[in-house]
Amino acid sequence: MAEATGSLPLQERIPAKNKLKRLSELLILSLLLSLLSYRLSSLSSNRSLVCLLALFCEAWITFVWLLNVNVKWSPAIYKTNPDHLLNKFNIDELPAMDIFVTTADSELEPPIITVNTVLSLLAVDYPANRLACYVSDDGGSPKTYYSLIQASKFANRWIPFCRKYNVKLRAPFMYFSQEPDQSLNGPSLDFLRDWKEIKNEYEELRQMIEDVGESHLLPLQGDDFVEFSNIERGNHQSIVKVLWENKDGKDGIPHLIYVSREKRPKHPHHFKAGALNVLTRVSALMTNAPFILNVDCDMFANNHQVILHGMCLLLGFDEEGSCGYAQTPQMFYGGLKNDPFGNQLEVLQKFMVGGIAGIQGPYNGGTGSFHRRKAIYGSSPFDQNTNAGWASSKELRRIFGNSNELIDSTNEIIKQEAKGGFRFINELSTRTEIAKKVASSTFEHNTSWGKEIGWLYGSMTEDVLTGLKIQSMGWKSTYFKPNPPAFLGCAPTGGPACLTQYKRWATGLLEILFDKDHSPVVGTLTKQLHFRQCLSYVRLNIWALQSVPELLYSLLPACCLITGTSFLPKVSEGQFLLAAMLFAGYNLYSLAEYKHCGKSCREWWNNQRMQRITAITAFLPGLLSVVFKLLGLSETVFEVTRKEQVHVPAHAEPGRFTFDGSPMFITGTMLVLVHITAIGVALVSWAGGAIGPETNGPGVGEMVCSGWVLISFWPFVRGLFGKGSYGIPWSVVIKAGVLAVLFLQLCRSL
Ligand SMILES: O=c1ccn([C@@H]2O[C@H](COP(=O)(O)OP(=O)(O)O[C@H]3O[C@H](CO)[C@@H](O)[C@H](O)[C@H]3O)[C@@H](O)[C@H]2O)c(=O)[nH]1
Ligand SMILES: [Mn+2]
Repeated sequence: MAEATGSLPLQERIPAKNKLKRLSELLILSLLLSLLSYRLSSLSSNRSLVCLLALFCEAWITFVWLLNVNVKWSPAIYKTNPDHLLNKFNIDELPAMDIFVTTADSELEPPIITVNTVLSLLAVDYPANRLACYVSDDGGSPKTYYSLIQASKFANRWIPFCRKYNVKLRAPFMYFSQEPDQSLNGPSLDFLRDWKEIKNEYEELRQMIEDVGESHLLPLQGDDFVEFSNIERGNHQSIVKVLWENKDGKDGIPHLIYVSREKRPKHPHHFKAGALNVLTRVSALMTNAPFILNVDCDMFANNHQVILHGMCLLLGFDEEGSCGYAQTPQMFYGGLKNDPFGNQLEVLQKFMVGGIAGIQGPYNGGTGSFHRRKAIYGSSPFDQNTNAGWASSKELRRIFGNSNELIDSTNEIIKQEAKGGFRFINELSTRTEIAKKVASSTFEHNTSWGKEIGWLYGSMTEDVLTGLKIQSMGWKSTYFKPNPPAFLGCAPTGGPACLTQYKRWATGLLEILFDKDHSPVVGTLTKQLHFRQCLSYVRLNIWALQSVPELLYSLLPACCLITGTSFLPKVSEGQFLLAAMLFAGYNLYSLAEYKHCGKSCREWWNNQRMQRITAITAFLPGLLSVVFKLLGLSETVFEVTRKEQVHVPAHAEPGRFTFDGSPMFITGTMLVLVHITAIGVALVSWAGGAIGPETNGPGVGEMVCSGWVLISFWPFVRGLFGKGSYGIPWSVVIKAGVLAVLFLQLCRSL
């Protein structure tokens, strides 16, 4: 491999200019501090519970803001230059890459989605004899297997077509959803003929996959499917099948391997992290590439040069420690106008992930990330070229498990001998039996998989935990955003799916804070995690905790309106201006972020609203599930997000919030009921002249806050009157109503 030094850089670090932004952040910080000092000084005259709670919430908000300022202080992103890579390396000098795709449920994740992702990856611009794609199917589904067999046949038509006509978009469903682009190839008849032919073949493939998905299992019989016969999901042997082998080792179609690890009801399988660890071991026995790319089943390669871009970072530094992994942002296709569910995450990624990227590097996002296999193996950047810390084979066996082949391949990685091409060419199928062994449900017993090596267990956001562990070993990571975007996937739509995803994230992130071996605090105190990096992780970890102060603070104005008290300064007091400036300042600041990303005011508002909604609906159960786990009452579970290929609105209003009977909707509904009552009570008392804006009771501040909560939760207000999935089910309304009555009683007794 050539040295990564030379005239033309493979990558460039681009720090963002943000003086004005810093200034506005400091300004808001100073307003928050002034509010806090006002609160503290007013405690001498008023020590009511309401004021104490307000102090607690405002202190929390200030603390979170401080963390935000830290994260956003010095953003940076990397620009990659694939042309320079191709100048620097001969095409057959480029190192090998193992690609991992995970799928878990053929109902929630229709196989045609996985097939498109796999096809897009097999077709990327990279020497095919240096790529191997491993698909993990946690559903153990013959349908997924069948679909991938069909896909590998189609790949033999699709990939030559893409190469011949230099197709840019290599996920067939996306490519064929547009008219043929003749500008690239001229109005050539050949092109049009081939285009139509391949399109028809893709349609046939899609139809075949859909038909088998629909019902009968007829095509799923025969020798190929013996291992799938009579298997139960969650209780079966490991299945490893080579679907396509790049036999001549030339630039044809990359290897494609199907893996469904052994599952037994009594053995914890650790969800996606467990699946990725199996793929790590299976691939170690087959191809053992020094680099790994992992994507979720819906995240197709949208940029055909994406692996070249990733390589620019993995190979582009003099010190490999500068890039333990390279991360692309999660981006989505077919997003709804103005992002009503707040799950496009663009602005969040731009400023939060872009911010931490300028410290020790971005969080790991679980998909669209390029890894160094040795970092996954727990090697630190300081063990340069040695097997320091990895003493004997006996020790390796204890850590990695009882497989001679695995230990050999691990040695190659740790000692940096596994450069260049694949370990085995031409004989992949002879490796399936030993591969099944490392995919068994008992293989990890008494090893360090999931604890010190591989993708780590113990968090529903295994991606963030694993990235944190890698950075704690002393690695940095890099963030890059090629144009066109590297990968695109499906964002969940509808209330329940969105909130379930946010709940899982909040749960997983908080689990990390309490992880006794790998929490960011441990990483900073005892390992190599930078202090500012630690604070950035903490900012993310506390999502679930945020639910408590958010819920309390949004209840305070209602409590005041009902009991005729106040917690905010009066219009006549100077401090009223302070509160008003803070309110306006914060909203303008966040609006400016959206404008900077080219977003509409409507999108800003939709996202603000969703932030408030998720905080008290999804984050609260996230918090509870972590509390239950810590108390040993229950385990946390990974609930897979439903994926749909095209957003055909099944109902008339795809952007309208939908509900189901999930307890997640109770707090939001309760809040709305409480505020409607509170505003009603206040208006009646004001009309009666009992209290008013200038008395000791609630004033403009409380009224505005209450109204603000109501419009933030407007989807819930509509949900009270909506029909079908647009309406909040009675079971939820009743439970929320009981809680609201209890709350009103509680307020009265204050
Ligand atoms: O037991 C399981 C559960 C999930 N998955 C796969 O994990 C991926 C992510 O699941 P998804 O339901 O799409 O979750 P998202 O919230 O969209 O995923 C984000 O958040 C996850 C952590 O919560 C990360 O693992 C993902 O990489 C990241 O994209 C999918 O490919 C699943 O097939 C498995 O392989 N096995
Ligand atoms: Mn996903």
